[in-house]
Amino acid sequence: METLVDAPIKDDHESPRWQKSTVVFVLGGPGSGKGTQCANVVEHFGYTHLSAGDLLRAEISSGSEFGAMIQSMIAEGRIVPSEITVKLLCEAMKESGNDKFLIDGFPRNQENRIVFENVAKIEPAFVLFFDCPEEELERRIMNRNQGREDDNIETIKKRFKVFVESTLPIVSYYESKGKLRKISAAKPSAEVFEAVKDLFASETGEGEARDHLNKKISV
Ligand SMILES: Nc1ncnc2c1ncn2[C@@H]1O[C@H](COP(=O)(O)OP(=O)(O)O)[C@@H](O)[C@H]1O
Ligand SMILES: Nc1ccn([C@@H]2O[C@H](COP(=O)(O)OP(=O)(O)O)[C@@H](O)[C@H]2O)c(=O)n1
Ligand SMILES: [Mg+2]
Repeated sequence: METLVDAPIKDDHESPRWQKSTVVFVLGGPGSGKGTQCANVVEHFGYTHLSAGDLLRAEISSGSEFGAMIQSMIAEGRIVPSEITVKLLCEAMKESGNDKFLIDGFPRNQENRIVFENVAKIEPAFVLFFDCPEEELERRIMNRNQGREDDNIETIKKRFKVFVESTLPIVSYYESKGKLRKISAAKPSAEVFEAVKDLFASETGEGEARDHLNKKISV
């Protein structure tokens, strides 16, 4: 029989623990360095990195009933229906046990944003935007070498168009709400991270990076 000791911790409030998390959305054109910089933030600030694109690719590999549809949409550079992506993100948040998340490559359009708001009921603390000229994005993607089906010149052009038409309006939306933090991403990766690090230190409290590192050293 379940005793009080091993019973799951009950939440006194209405929303479960994961819905009280801190969320930072990470946006930028394809190839702007979202994944690269998120890995650095995880290391220094203890966030959990959730890439919407990685979750969708994992869903294809898992043999999901939606796999074929997701695969064909990614191959065309189109945005997968938000119900699927939001479900994958919320499940990953629940499973992680962490309470701070970098959500990379999301929201990519207004539908993504609205469905997330309605389902997760979480507003981002702020939105990081990596700004980079298209020629540089194209160069980086063509050199990425991760074997991605959508990293070819024809699909890249389609992804740029989707970025301008669907994602830039989201960037403007968060700018109008005072939530946008824009960082120039055209510099070498280490220099971009200096700006990212300063931003996270000032947004989340000066000592947080140091505290996280101390915790890692002491265990
Ligand atoms: N600041 C940078 N300068 C040059 N190359 C970079 C930089 N940041 C990332 N890259 C490289 O560019 C490619 C795209 O980076 P990635 O982090 O996958 O971007 P995104 O997730 O935004 O598509 C990768 O091969 C990565 O190693
Ligand atoms: N919110 C999202 C994120 C990605 N995707 C799909 O996944 C593809 C790859 O996204 P990604 O974030 O991994 O790509 P990069 O910007 O990292 O190059 C996109 O072009 C979309 O087809 C989506 O439909 N919805
Ligand atoms: Mg990425």
